Amino acid sequence: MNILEQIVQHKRSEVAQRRAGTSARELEQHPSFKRTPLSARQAITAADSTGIIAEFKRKSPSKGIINASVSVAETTKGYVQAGAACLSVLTDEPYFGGTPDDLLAARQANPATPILRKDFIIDPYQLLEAKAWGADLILLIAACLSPEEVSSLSRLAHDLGLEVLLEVHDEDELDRTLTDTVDLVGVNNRNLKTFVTSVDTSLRLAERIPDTFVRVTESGLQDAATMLMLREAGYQGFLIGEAFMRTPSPADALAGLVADLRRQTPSFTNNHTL
Ligand SMILES: O=C(O)c1ccccc1NCC(=O)[C@H](O)[C@H](O)COP(=O)(O)O
Repeated sequence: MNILEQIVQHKRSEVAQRRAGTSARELEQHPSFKRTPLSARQAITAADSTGIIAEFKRKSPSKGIINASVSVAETTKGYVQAGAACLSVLTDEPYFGGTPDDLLAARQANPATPILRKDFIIDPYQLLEAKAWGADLILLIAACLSPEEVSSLSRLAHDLGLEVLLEVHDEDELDRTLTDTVDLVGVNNRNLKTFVTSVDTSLRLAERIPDTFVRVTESGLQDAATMLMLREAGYQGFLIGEAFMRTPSPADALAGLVADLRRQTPSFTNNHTL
């Protein structure tokens, strides 16, 4: 079993347990359920956007503990002040050290910034959770879903007002699952068998993703030159976690990267006020 299969196996029992503890009806009564979600698509493609989706990630299967000491509210607020277009908050506990409370805290601290619920979505119940916890955007990972599941989950997400980021690792996953009910397509540069990241994956797949979708490149990103090369290839969104979180001040690390981007291409964020 690869790591994704292990995570998904665990997720099935976790979802069953959660559903037994909190009914769908109770989730629908949560105050956040009435909130109108923000558009990540708009935030990432705005003329003055850095396109950076800054991730709050305490640990990972590939790296173990990355940062167990920083606060989610302070870090995500700092990310936004430093120029993040969007936030990504892990809610998976066993493998990534995230919690629903992290998402709720990030929401409260950042009322005007779109937030991705970063988790392994396999069940419609998790979309109700995402909405109740204040997410604007959900992730669907092609490697663990059938094309029918991608379609039905993305339609339900839209019914709830949530946008959908479909994540693929290769041509086969993209061709098999891409549907016009997703909003953004993320290419994950991390090979889940070896954990090695290579931006060649994003470069290879860029042209295969129609222009109607916002292209997002994910994992292993850490320098301005690589991001500019990926932007030239058609990527507007950049999902970055570890490069920020492994430092004592993740927001300062993001600010440094934005400064490098501006130095190398003044037009990258030319209207962005830091
Ligand atoms: O990060 C991992 O080790 C990992 C392992 C198995 C499945 C998913 C994994 N990561 C999820 C992600 O997509 C990343 O957190 C995200 O793209 C940010 O990547 P990075 O900038 O390399 O932290």
